[in-house]
Amino acid sequence: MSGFESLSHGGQPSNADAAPTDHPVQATCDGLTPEQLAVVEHQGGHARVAAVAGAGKTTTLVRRVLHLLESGEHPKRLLVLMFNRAARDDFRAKLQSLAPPARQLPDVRTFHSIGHRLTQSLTRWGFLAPRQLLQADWQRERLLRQAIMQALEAGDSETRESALESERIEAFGQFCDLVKAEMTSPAALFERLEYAGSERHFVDAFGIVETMLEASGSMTYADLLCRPLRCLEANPEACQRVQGFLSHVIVDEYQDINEAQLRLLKMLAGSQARVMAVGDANQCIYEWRGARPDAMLARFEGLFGQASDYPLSVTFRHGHGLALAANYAIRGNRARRDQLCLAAPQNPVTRLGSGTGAAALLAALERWRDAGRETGDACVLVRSWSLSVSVQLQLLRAGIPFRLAQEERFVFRLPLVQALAGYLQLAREPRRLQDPAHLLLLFSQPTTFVAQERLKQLVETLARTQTWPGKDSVVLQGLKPVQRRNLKKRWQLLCELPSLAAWSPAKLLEHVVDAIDAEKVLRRSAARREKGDEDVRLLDVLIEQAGELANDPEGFIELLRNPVENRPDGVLISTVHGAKGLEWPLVIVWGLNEEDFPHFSRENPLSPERLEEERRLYYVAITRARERLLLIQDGGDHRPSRFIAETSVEECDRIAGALARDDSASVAVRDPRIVERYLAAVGRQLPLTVDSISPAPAMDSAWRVGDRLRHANFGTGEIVVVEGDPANPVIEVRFDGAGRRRLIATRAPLERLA
Ligand SMILES: Nc1ncnc2c1ncn2[C@@H]1O[C@H](COP(=O)(O)OP(=O)(O)OP(=O)(O)O)[C@@H](O)[C@H]1O
Repeated sequence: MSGFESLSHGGQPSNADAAPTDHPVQATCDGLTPEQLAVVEHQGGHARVAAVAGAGKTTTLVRRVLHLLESGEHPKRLLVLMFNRAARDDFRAKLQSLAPPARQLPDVRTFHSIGHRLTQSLTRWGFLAPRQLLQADWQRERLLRQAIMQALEAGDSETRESALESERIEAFGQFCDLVKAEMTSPAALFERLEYAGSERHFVDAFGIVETMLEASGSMTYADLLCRPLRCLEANPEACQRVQGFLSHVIVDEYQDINEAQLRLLKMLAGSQARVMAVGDANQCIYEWRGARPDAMLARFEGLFGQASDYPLSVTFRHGHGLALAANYAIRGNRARRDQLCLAAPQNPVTRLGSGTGAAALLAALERWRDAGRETGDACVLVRSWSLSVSVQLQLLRAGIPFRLAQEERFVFRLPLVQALAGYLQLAREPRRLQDPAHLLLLFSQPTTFVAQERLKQLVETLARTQTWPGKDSVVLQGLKPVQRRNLKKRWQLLCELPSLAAWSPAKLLEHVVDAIDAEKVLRRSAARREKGDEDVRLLDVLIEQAGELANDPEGFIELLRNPVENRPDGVLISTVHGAKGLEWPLVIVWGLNEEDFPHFSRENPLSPERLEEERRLYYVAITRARERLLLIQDGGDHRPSRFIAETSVEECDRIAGALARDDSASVAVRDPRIVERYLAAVGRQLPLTVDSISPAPAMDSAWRVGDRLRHANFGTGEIVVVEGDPANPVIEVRFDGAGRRRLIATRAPLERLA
């Protein structure tokens, strides 16, 4: 899609077109905004509702259901589909509380529960063979394990054993689910997601899982959708039996539904039911689970035909400052609607700021506490868990209590961190060379690609003898030469460490990482590129943190090993994915640096589509805040994220301040078009001038990944990375004859090639 797509398809006008007197933020007499009321009273065919974050979707949809019932629709002809159980329970509870007593209510379900019911019906009617659902995790894991063993039967035992490590089994389980969610073939998915060559067995193992499920008459959760769907798509007779009962289907969080869910919805709706799809294409962040921002856009009409479009533009979560910042933040994306997010007048004032490093993080939390606010009302959001390690260590050092959205992500529970702490400890306590458990940890992390059983035998011997075994030793038998070499190298490093005890922890860690080629090993052992990136970033974060505690190596080791627990009153640390649908009075987004957020690396460059995906994730992150939002970059060598400049928080804060004071003084803004549109939509006025000192950042770099070019000295090549300020980007080019080079695009002697 190119350019912004207009909202008007015969439905209600978008806020861009709204007459100045018809402000979307005005409440009608029954407490709904005019936009919400339009959704409630929608008549006619299909509808798409584009709701900004915090738009009161549940309130609106509950009122829509009640309106349909009052208009005489039978509850059995209505179906409401929610994304997960929590949302379903929330919706049911609100519906029950607002419905007149004894009113029969429609079905509110998740996609999985609909799939379950369809499976039961199709089985009863003889279209599907009966199967038992594998409910327990261990049942599923056993199945995956057996399939991997069978797929790798002909290979060597080391390969098999490492393929059976829990992380890799989990990756295989996700692969199987995704094949079914995307309704694709295992080979096509493997290619599309660029799995590592070491996971090539996934494709065959998928087939084995399917055969085993069939032979044992069992199925997984993913089958609850894809089995009935396949059956209905192949059997017109079965289809006839399930269609025609529904007149309305309402689907929430539509932007995150996958291909199987989309097609199942199409089947259920048939040609009679009117579909109301509610969601926000800007918050589509589950592409790795098969969701596509396009589902709310062109794909909807492709599947269902014409639809009326309704905006829900008013947020009840935060103030004008953040609403403006959100509009600035997302405007660089092309795959979206032209829709502004507007703050309701009664919302809290939201203060915005940006800062650098741990000092900014700790100062913000201290100010929050000094103002008498609870730390439990604060949330630190990170793009990936590896970035949470520096936050955890900083909070531990400052004595600020915290809790993690996933407890297994505590620093002291991460095997790689524990191993690195173990290397440091060995340098200080040479007697640990005689401790088999300690040696096993250091031989396992980062992996030496040798089975645990073999390693156990080897470390027992090493701990006892303290010398590398002779080449005929039983503990080395059966190992490939490369494995022997790697193990011996690791042992030599361990023996060397005590002599380096005087080195600083950061220098020592850098030495360990170099000596075992940790970056390469971590990337090689990861099933997906993202996992490799994440592990490598974790190494960086730890070395940076070690640098900060240069004078206190003991303190650093202790910090890494500190067995902390979730403190219910503590600051929450979560990934942005985990924060979806939630909100907090104080939100701090940590790690806003190029490469971290937006995330990219040499191995995983940022295509225009991936940049838009990252920007949506950033949009979700900032729109979680109610009263205060703080954007933090690391400082040091890391360049600040382009998203910080794109968001213009200081300017948005100034405008919000002027609106709160009802000022008549003019405000300098970078892009008056957005601000003027915003003010008109909320029915406010403010004299604006153009900020000529810091003009709006260019949203779109003229250089794109994949472009071919010629350099006066290096010859022809292809751009693999574009980063930094879009007006003056740094590009990385893979030259056909001169390798990879980083260049400042505007200064290098470059010529574009067609
Ligand atoms: N028209 C309105 N006027 C005032 N407050 C409203 C209105 N509509 C919704 N709200 C408030 O907004 C908050 C969020 O509403 P609700 O629970 O319906 O939304 P949600 O579905 O959880 O949020 P989201 O839109 O982010 O998915 C609630 O406190 C609700 O009372």
